[in-house]
Amino acid sequence: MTLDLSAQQLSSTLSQVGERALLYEVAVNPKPGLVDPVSAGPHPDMTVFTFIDSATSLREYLHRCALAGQRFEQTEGELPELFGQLRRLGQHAEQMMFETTNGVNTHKGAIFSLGVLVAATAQQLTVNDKYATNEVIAITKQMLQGLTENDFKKIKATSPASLTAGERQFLKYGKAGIRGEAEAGFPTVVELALPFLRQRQGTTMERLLDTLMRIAGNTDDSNLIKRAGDAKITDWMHVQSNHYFELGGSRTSAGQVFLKQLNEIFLSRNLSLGGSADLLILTIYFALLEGQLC
Ligand SMILES: CC(C)(COP(=O)(O)OP(=O)(O)OC[C@H]1O[C@@H](n2cnc3c(N)ncnc32)[C@H](O[C@H]2O[C@H](COP(=O)(O)OP(=O)(O)OP(=O)(O)O)[C@@H](O)[C@H]2O)[C@@H]1O)[C@@H](O)C(=O)NCCC(=O)NCCS
Ligand SMILES: Nc1ncnc2[nH]cnc12
Repeated sequence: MTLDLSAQQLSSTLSQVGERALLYEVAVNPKPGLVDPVSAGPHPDMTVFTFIDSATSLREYLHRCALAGQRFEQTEGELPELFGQLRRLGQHAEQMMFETTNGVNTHKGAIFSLGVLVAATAQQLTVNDKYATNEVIAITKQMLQGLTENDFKKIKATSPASLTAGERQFLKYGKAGIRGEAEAGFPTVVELALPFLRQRQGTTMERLLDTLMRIAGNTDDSNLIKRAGDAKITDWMHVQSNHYFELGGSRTSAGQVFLKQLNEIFLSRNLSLGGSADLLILTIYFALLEGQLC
């Protein structure tokens, strides 16, 4: 995709790319522990249609994030103010998502992460008319400086019952979760998953399945830890991912059989890879911007 856009087109194009990334991710199958068009995995309250409804309900939100990024006038040290604007937009988008899905959490993680990246991309393309992923990440890091410290210092005053899974895991294991990943400039996405996807051969489906398994094998998915109730599940997941690649990944019939077996295990143990799915969405977003996918 060539990003040679007028100021007017920029926000619509970026929100469309964000929406496409959400839709591509749910279309990928067979995904272990996640909703896809063939199986809802361990998510009895969702189907692929819930995700389509949720993704399309976020179009307006992503457009607003892009506009915020495009209009923000950068002077040194002020990018965290842009994040303040995004958080307010994000809180509203979360409400819209829950209204659309009748209270089911489809895209809470993506509202946060994709909103930030869409705004950072709009800002990057306003400052420099040639698209560059590394510049988007540099803006993201400046925007999110202090996020982990600021968010987690507030939780001491929060009653234990109202802590989120991410907050509980920070207190119990010291894991900074999606906030840490975001503040560091999404290294799992830009240093691991995106380079992997760029060089991976095969159909779009095969490349995206392999990218998901690569992510799941190299991240602390707080959704997986929450469902398992034990952070050691991460080591188990990393072993599964290594085995999958030893079998040759999605292009081999052994790899395909293994994915289906893994889905059965996820189903029987009620495990989910929601955090890895979010990171796949972000990887797809960058790959679309770079013209690496159809
Ligand atoms: C900073 C926020 C993301 C808030 O974080 P919060 O503390 O509220 O929640 P976390 O538990 O830390 O995680 C939030 C979602 O982030 C996704 N996620 C988790 N780990 C990772 C990871 N390593 N990489 C990427 N993304 C990650 C995850 O979303 C996915 O899982 C969802 C299902 O989760 P959940 O409902 O908790 O679990 P289930 O077991 O499936 O549900 P039950 O059946 O048990 O009910 C699914 O949607 C995936 O998307 C986490 O959900 C940010 O939200 C924030 O700042 N919020 C405040 C409001 C705001 O400002 N929002 C917009 C900001 S722009
Ligand atoms: N396909 C999917 N299934 C379950 N949770 C998700 N979060 C993001 N994408 C998801």
